[in-house]
Amino acid sequence: MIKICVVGAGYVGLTTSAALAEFGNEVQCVDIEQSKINMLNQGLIPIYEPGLGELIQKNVQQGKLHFSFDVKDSIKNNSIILIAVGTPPKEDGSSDLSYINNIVDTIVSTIQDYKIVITKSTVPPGTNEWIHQIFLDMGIDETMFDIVSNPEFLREGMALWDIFHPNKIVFGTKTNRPIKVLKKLYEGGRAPLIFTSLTGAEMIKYASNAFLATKISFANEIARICDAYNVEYLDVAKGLGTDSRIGRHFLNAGLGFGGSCLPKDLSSLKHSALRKNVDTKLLDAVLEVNDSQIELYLKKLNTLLPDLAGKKITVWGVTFKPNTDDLRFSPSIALINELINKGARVHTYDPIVQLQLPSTCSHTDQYESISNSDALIIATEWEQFCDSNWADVKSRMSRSIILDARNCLDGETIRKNGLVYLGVGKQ
Ligand SMILES: NC(=O)C1=CN([C@@H]2O[C@H](COP(=O)(O)OP(=O)(O)OC[C@H]3O[C@@H](n4cnc5c(N)ncnc54)[C@H](O)[C@@H]3O)[C@@H](O)[C@H]2O)C=CC1
Ligand SMILES: O=C(O)[C@H]1O[C@H](OP(=O)(O)OP(=O)(O)OC[C@H]2O[C@@H](n3ccc(=O)[nH]c3=O)[C@H](O)[C@@H]2O)[C@H](O)[C@@H](O)[C@@H]1O
Repeated sequence: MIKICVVGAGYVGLTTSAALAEFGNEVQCVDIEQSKINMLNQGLIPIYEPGLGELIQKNVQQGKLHFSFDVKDSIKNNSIILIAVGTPPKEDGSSDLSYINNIVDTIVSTIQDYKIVITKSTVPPGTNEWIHQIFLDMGIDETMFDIVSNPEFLREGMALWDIFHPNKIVFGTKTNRPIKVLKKLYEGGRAPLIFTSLTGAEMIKYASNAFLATKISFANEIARICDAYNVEYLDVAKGLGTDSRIGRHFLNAGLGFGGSCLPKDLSSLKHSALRKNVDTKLLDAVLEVNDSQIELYLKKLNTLLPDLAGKKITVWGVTFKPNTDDLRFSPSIALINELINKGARVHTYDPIVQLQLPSTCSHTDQYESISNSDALIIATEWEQFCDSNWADVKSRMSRSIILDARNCLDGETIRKNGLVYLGVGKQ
């Protein structure tokens, strides 16, 4: 049984800890936020992720998973340290590496025996080489440590599926020394293992997220053209997706991509490129298309409601996508803020989150949220929204406009119930 310390009890730290314990390792997950650790030690999970609570509980009961806020002690007592702290965006778009710096300082000041330090956080190209150099600069002999870059590819809301059925496990190393242990660590993972340099692994992570974002902006641009020619975008996506060279994944058009990773990783990659004087025309265009999706949908709404001032608009879904409680960089919130700017009275409903935003009214009942509304906007594609009782919706609204900003409704069904359906590239 390999003993491992996972630093950070956020999305990635918790799911990775649970998975590594499930693979048969003994995991201690640590966080500086004592309240998080207290919750976890009481059997409560600080994030919403389907199935995660049960997996954590099972492994805690089997004695393979522990939680602590004594970071230094855990680092001392484990020879493998996996870093899963946040790398949020700075105002200029580059990555804020202060959490990484802090934990590296802690490791360097604590190290007494051989450690494998694995960076799972998403960090800009060159960061793991820099961590390696810090160890050397602090006088730590090369025989005492190995730095490994092991980026994570899970999606929120699908984290357990992704972590148990990964498309790939990527390891960037400087020497072959840690490879045997790394293979053992993920023995239960059954995925292609890709070995490369430290910076190579960092680039695989950024290139993956940039490609996914590119597919989404491509889909959104094609959907705009479809809209202009009255073509059903979903037929086009189906036609594209059956070509295995293209694939159907990440071709869903709508409000655009949000969340804590695609926007920040794209900006960070752009920043890294610029630092080396590399032009990023494609990445710039991907961001530009994404940034204009909210305006596009508002223009659509304006075709039936030219003046939003004083109108009651209900938004269903406030998180950045379904099956999560994560509000970070949510396109829905950006849309809500725009609606408020235009003087609309905004009401919201979300299956998980009670939105606390000034000038909005959050409801606990999906149908109550639309009473006397002029328009309803579907901002995330929760299954329960797609299966709504549209006759009930019609009877409660004052005007009958449904703006499907995630292409998840059947326009025909909406119309049959006496409502007006609006979409981009969708009839
Ligand atoms: N959220 C996601 O779905 C994915 C995130 N990533 C990357 O993984 C990294 C972590 O992301 P999240 O889990 O979303 O972040 P998060 O912000 O949810 O969690 C980070 C945790 O680290 C803790 N922390 C910070 N400094 C610490 C220290 N010195 N000692 C102990 N704990 C410390 C924080 O208190 C926090 O609980 C980021 O680089 C992100 O880009 C990669 C793939 C998926
Ligand atoms: O680095 C990360 O943190 C992660 O970022 C994304 O995962 P995540 O942000 O959880 O969510 P996605 O499912 O990728 O969705 C991101 C955004 O794109 C939007 N999206 C997604 C797919 C699509 O076809 N169209 C579309 O607009 C979603 O609504 C959401 O706002 C990647 O999918 C993960 O592989 C990666 O590990």
